[in-house]
Amino acid sequence: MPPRPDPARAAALDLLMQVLDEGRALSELTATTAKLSASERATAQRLAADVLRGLDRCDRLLKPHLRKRPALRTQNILRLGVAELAQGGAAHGVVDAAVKLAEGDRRSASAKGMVNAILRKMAEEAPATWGKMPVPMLPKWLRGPLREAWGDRTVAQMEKAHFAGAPLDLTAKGDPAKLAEATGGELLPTGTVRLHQRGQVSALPGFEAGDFWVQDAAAALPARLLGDVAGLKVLDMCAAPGGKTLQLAAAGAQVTALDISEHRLARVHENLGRTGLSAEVIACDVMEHEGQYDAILLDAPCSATGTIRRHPDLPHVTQGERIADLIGLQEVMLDHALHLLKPGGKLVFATCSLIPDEGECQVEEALTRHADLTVLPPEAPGIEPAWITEEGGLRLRPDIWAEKGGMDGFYMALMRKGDSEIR
Ligand SMILES: C[S@@+](CC[C@H](N)C(=O)[O-])C[C@H]1O[C@@H](n2cnc3c(N)ncnc32)[C@H](O)[C@@H]1O
Repeated sequence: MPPRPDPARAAALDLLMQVLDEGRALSELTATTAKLSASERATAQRLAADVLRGLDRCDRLLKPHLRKRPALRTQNILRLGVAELAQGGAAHGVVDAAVKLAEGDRRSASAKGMVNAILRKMAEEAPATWGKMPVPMLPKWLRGPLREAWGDRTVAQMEKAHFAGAPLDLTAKGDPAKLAEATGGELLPTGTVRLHQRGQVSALPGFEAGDFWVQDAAAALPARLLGDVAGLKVLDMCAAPGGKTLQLAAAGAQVTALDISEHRLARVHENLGRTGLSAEVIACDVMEHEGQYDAILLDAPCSATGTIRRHPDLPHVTQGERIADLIGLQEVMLDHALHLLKPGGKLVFATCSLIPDEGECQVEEALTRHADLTVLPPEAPGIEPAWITEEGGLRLRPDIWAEKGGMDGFYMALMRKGDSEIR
């Protein structure tokens, strides 16, 4: 029997095969790492993400050593080895683990000698060359529209931010300054606590007590734009996994958290339970939901192109084929949100997309469809004037705050229906 490969590396390989061969998103693959310990799971996810971020560099380094393209499993074993060696992994351990992975499956067993020979060479070459190689580019389907919207220089900076990955951002249930002190994090101007050392979230002080939840600095802003929501009846229209629901509930709103996905809503229940916060949770298509609300947060389904730092699989599992449908869905959801909003109520429309058709253009067009709609100035601590767009929304990109560790790409706008204001 071949020796058992290291479980974290075996799971990382399994994740890569499913992303690159089957086009499945990492977020769908929780079963692959379910039986691992928390630290093995974190290692497997980190290794797979490192390969996906640096795929282009791995392949450029491997190319001169391959006479023909090996089978995908062998190719992924080599990519895993190269990425680990480039990040300073100990040569003996990395090569040995890769050989065991090759031996452990008939699809790659015959390539074990080649894996051994190539990775031995890579042990010297990869650490010396990796940092001098070009930053991996976005795929054409996304690079084209982004260049048109933001220009070549900005797109190159976004690609740099995608390659650098993301720090761990936390939103405090209570005082963010106290959370920053307890966790040793940096308190950002917008109120997010940022940890520059990524570790096991559940091992952080205050996790069990529900003192915080994981949420990117940009993703924490849409709920803050609604201002003081204490006592208001607020609908979180697309709520799962619930980061914004928790913010609204922590701010004292009477929240209805709605989502079409029961599976994703399980995370909302889990998060509410851990933090001791409450919200009415409804599983349904928002287009079938009726009611009247003082304020609404519509964090609409979108291309998620703003989250590539955290989801490096995204450019490999889509060609942007759903974007046109998503734009249509965002438009009808925005109109339905206005139907559910009381006169004088406030609405935040948000998407974690870098594409203006899913952000700025949606709001411009909604203003032409609804004469009673006004964009209000976005006011929340830490917002910089340069982020404010022509129509009055906020445009956030991964290259913003590069020196602080960046932020996800997001668009958001605060709007009011009618002239007078509730409260
Ligand atoms: C961007 S995510 C929401 C993230 C969430 N607001 C948070 O902060 O954790 C978009 C959500 O929209 C939900 N969704 C998509 N179509 C929907 C529909 N027709 N009705 C309700 N929810 C829908 C998806 O299931 C997904 O959870």
